Amino acid sequence: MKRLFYNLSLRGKLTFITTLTCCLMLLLTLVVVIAMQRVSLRNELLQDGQMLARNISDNCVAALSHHDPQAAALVLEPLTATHRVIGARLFDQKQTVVAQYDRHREEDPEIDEPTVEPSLPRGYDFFQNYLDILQPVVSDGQVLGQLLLRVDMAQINDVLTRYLWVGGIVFIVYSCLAFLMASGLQRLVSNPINALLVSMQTISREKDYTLRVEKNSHDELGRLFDGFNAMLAEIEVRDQELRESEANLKYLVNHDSLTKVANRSLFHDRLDHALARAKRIKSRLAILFIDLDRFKNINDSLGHDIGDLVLCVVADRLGRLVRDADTLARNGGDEFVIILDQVKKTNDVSRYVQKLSRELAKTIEVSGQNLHVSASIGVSLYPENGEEAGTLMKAADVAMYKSKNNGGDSYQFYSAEMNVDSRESLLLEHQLRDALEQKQMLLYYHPQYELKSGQLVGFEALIRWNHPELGLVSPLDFIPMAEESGLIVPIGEWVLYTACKQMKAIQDKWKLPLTMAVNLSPRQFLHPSLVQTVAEVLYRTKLKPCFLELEITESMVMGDIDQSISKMNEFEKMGVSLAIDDFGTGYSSLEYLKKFPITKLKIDQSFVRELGRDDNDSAIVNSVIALGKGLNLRVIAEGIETVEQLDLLRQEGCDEGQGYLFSKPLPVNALSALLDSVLINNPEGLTQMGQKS
Ligand SMILES: Nc1nc2c(ncn2[C@@H]2O[C@H](COP(=O)(O)O[C@H]3[C@@H](O)[C@H](n4cnc5c(=O)[nH]c(N)nc54)O[C@@H]3COP(=O)(O)O)[C@@H](O)[C@H]2O)c(=O)[nH]1
Repeated sequence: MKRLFYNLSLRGKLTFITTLTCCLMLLLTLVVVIAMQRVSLRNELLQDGQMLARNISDNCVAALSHHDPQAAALVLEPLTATHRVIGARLFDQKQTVVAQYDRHREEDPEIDEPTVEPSLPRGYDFFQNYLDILQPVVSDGQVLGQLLLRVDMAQINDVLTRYLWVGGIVFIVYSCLAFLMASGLQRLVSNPINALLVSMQTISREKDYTLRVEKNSHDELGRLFDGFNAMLAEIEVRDQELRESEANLKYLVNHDSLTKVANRSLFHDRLDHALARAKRIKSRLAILFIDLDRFKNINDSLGHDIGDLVLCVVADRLGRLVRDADTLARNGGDEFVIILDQVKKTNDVSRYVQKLSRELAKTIEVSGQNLHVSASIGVSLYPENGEEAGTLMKAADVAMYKSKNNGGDSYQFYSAEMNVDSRESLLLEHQLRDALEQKQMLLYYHPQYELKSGQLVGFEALIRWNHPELGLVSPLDFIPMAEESGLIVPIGEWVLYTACKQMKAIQDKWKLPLTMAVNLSPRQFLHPSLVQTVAEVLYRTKLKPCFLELEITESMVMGDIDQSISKMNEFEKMGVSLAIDDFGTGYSSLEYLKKFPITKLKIDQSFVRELGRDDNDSAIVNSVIALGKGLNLRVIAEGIETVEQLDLLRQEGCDEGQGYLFSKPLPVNALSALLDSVLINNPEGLTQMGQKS
C-alpha cells in the first residue's frame, strides 16, 4: 500500500490525500450528526415515555391500593392502542406482577413470558430495540408499587437507519465530487509542474538551452518558472561560452596560430578524407608542397617579426587562390601544403601552380620595405605517384626539393626518375634544415697528442647528426649538403659555440691548457661575418682565443687570396690560431703558404695510412714535416692507427698526432675519464695553462 502510494504521480498523491481528507471530514460530520440525532430522538422518546408512565402510574393507584388486578388490567388496556408501547407491567410492593401487557405475546402467545425485574438504577434503560421505563406508583407519599413501561424503539432505529442511508449516499456522492474537485484542483498545480518536467526533458534531450518555459501564474509556481528560466539563461550563457571555448580550442588544435590556416594535423585529416573520396569516386587529386626560397635570410636579416609578417602575407595570398573544396595548410616553418581535390588534367595543376607563383612573386611591403618572395613547389598526384598519404607527401616533398635544387622559384612534378637514393638524399637535406632546431646535432671530440711527450694537447671537434631514424649520420654525408644549401653557416656557428663552451668547461674543471680545433667549411670561411661570429662566440663562452684553433683547407683560401689573407690576419690579431687541414691533398703554393698567418699544418690521413708501405706517401709526409719546420709551423698528423706509423712520425719529428691508435672521437660524456687520467699523469697542468695564456 505504502509502495503503491509512493509509486503514484504527484498529482495522484495530491488527489488521493485531498479526497481522503475531505471524505474523512464528511464521515466525521455524518457520524457526529447521526449520533446527535440518535441522542435527541432517544431523549424525546424517553420524555414521552416517562410522561406516559407517570400518567398511567397515577391511574394505577386505586387498583394497587385495593389489590385489584382487574382494575389494574383495565388501566393498562389503553396502552394496546398506543403503537409505541410494546409492553407494560404493574408490580405491587412485593414485586409481584399485578397486571401486564405484552404486544408480542398477544400477537404470538408462544413467546415466553419475559422475566423482568423491576429494578432500573436510573429509572430507565435503553436496549437495542426498546426502552424500559420504571415509574413508581405513589399515593400520599407511599410507594404502592411500580410500573414498568417498555417503549418500542423501532421508529427511532428506522429514522437512524434512514439517516445512515442518506449519510452513506451523501458520503459516496461527496467522495466522488471531492475526488473530481481534488483532481481538478491538482491539475492547477501538477499541470505546470508537468509542463516544467516536459521542458526539462526536452532541454536535456536536445541540449537547447535557448528554450524557455511559459509562465502562467504569479504564485509560487510562477516564481519557480522564473527561477527555472533564469537558470536556463545562465546555462545558455555558460553553454555559449563553453561552445565558444570548445570551438576556439578546436580551432587552435587544427589551425596554425600565426597564419590561421590549417595546421599539419588538420591537413593530414583532410588528406585522408580527400584520398578516401578520390578512391571512392575514382577521381585524381594533387598535393602541392610549397617551400619559400631563402626565407631564412629574411628571418636572419630582418628579424623574426618581419619573417612572421611575410608568412602571414604568403598564407593570405595562397588562401585567396584555394577553392573551398581544397585545403591549404602550414606544414611548419616556411612550408605550406595544398590539397587540390578532383583534379581533371595535369595541365590544370600546372596552370594553378603558375598562378600561385605569380601571386607569390608580387612585392610584399612590410615595415616600409619591399620584399620579394619566391617558392619552390613540388607536386605529387594521386593515384599516379602513390595511393597512401605518406607516399604522396614524400613524393611532393622530393619534387619540391628537386625544384629547390634547380635554383628555386620553380615547380616540379614528382617523377619516378627522382629515384629512391636521390629521394633519400633530398629528404635528408630537407630534414637537415630542422636538425639544429630539433637538437639532433652533437659533437664528438677527437684527442690530439704531442708525439714526443705523449701528452694530450687538445681536441678536434667533429660533428655528428643524430638522425631520429638513421641514427648517427657521418659528417661526410651531410656536410656537403649543408655546404651546398648554405645551412653550414648556422651549423658551423653552432659547432663553434658548442666546442668553445665545452673547452671552457674542461679548462674550468681540469685546469689543463688544451686547445679546441674546429673545422671550417669553405662557405663558412667565405662568409663575411665569420670573424665577428668567432669573436662573439669567444666573448659568449669566455674561452681565451689562444685555445681555439680553426682548421681550414688550402682550397678554401685559394679563391680570393688577398681577402683570405686579410681574414686570416684578423684571426691572428684576435689570437685565434689557424691550421691548414688535409695538407698535401690540394693545390699548395709555397709562395702563398709563407704569407698565411697559420701556425700548424695537418697532414692528411690518406698519406699517414700508407706510411712505411708507400714510398711516395712516406716522402710526402716527411716533406710536409720538413716544410713545417722550415716555416716554423707545428705539424700534426691525423689518422694514426698503428704503432709503426706513430714511430715513423716521431722519428721524422712530427709534433702532434691524432688517430684511432690513441682514441676514437669521444662523445662528451666520455671526456671526463680521459681528462681525469691526464690530470693524474700531469699534475702540473694548472701551471702550464697559466703559462700558455
Ligand atoms: N666543416 C666541418 N666539417 C666537419 C665537422 N666535423 C667533421 N667534419 C668533417 O667531416 C669529415 C669527416 O669527419 P669524421 O667522420 O668525423 O672523421 C674524422 C675522424 O673521425 C677521422 N679520423 C681521425 N683519426 C682517424 C683514424 O685514425 N682512422 C680513421 N679511419 N679516421 C680517422 O678523420 C676525420 C677528421 O678529419 P679532419 O677534419 O681532416 O681532421 C672530415 O673532413 C671532417 O673535417 C665540422 O664540424 N665542420
